[in-house]
Amino acid sequence: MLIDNYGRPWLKLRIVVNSVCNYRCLFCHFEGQGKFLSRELSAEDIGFVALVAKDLGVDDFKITGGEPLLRRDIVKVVDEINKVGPKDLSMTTNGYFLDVYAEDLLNHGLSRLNISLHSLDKGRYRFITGVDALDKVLENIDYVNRLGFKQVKINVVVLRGLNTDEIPMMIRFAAKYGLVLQLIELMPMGEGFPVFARYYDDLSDVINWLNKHGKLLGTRKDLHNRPIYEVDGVKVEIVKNYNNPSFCAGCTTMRLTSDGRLKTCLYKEPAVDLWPYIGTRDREGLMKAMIYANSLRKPNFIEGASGNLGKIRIRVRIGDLTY
Ligand SMILES: Nc1nc2c(ncn2[C@@H]2O[C@H](COP(=O)(O)OP(=O)(O)OP(=O)(O)O)[C@@H](O)[C@H]2O)c(=O)[nH]1
Ligand SMILES: C[S@@+](CC[C@H](N)C(=O)[O-])C[C@H]1O[C@@H](n2cnc3c(N)ncnc32)[C@H](O)[C@@H]1O
Ligand code: SF4
Ligand code: SF4
Repeated sequence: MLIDNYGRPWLKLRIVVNSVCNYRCLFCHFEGQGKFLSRELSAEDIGFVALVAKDLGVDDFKITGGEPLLRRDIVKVVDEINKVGPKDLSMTTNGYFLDVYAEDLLNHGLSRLNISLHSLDKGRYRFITGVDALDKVLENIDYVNRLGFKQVKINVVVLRGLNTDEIPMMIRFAAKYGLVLQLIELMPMGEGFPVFARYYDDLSDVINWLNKHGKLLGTRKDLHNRPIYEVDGVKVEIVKNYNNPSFCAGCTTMRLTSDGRLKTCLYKEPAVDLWPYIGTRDREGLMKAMIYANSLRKPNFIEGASGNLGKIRIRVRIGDLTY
């Protein structure tokens, strides 16, 4: 197992499989990678990276995007990662195409699903995601929940004045289906940056509410020291990362971008380009590049230091495009 210079093991790989999406969420951070990329790893390439990461002690893989289910070969991607024998293989999705793929994904080794569901109100859902698809996603949640995944988690990005009043309803929804609920603090990244001042909620009211109506079960030692509450039998996980040194102190992940770079932190560079070693299937070169990337890992928020969001970029919007 690799440990970085801050004593944090590298246990998990977030694999960003594409940069396209059928949604336009008003806060999307694009997993810290660009929207328009000139190259994309194949399913076999991703499997090769997973294999070498596994040799280095990483056995927990998360597939994300863009929208991963827009990749026509997504089942093959899962299959290639599953071949390396991971302890955990999960996917985060907006849920729109789960009716098409969920059963195949399960049969090829996907064990858990995180499904983003930022509101239970049709109008709000459309406003947040840009798509009128609440009913379809609710149907898909009902469907996948009966298939037998090890866990189905609902992701809610908490948005001040938009969905904070829905948390008790979300808990009732999760209770009805036996789901885990994950409440996520908005991050000032990508599209989340320009809307941060308007919609940011620091989750303190949410946490007070959880303390009053539920109980703290403990914290996730494998990932970000995230607090887990229980309310009415529902597990509620808190993802509060902004300006939170305890979150970064428990960071055990790096990100493989869809164009083959290993990003040491969601918020910022450096990233190490793995592409040359992947293309030539150079196992030793890839391993060395990963070891080097691990040596560059650094907590983004550190106790006593003011928040560091990395390089400040000026963003310009022309029509539908942001540069
Ligand atoms: N700042 C920061 N945010 C992260 C990191 N990993 C995940 N997140 C955020 O956590 C939220 C939930 O991410 P998911 O893709 O559902 O995955 P997860 O909850 O981290 O993973 P599991 O608990 O294993 O399912 C998203 O908003 C991610 O951007 C990280 O390393 N740093
Ligand atoms: C980038 S999305 C990719 C997967 C998939 N398209 C989806 O939305 O679930 C991964 C997760 O990050 C969350 N997310 C996106 N932008 C965010 C932001 N600015 N702050 C916090 N979470 C964000 C999404 O809600 C989703 O749960
Ligand atoms: S958060 Fe997910 S669903 Fe929403 S725009 Fe980003 S990638 Fe698409
Ligand atoms: S902000 Fe960077 S260092 Fe902190 S938890 Fe996220 S990826 Fe890790």
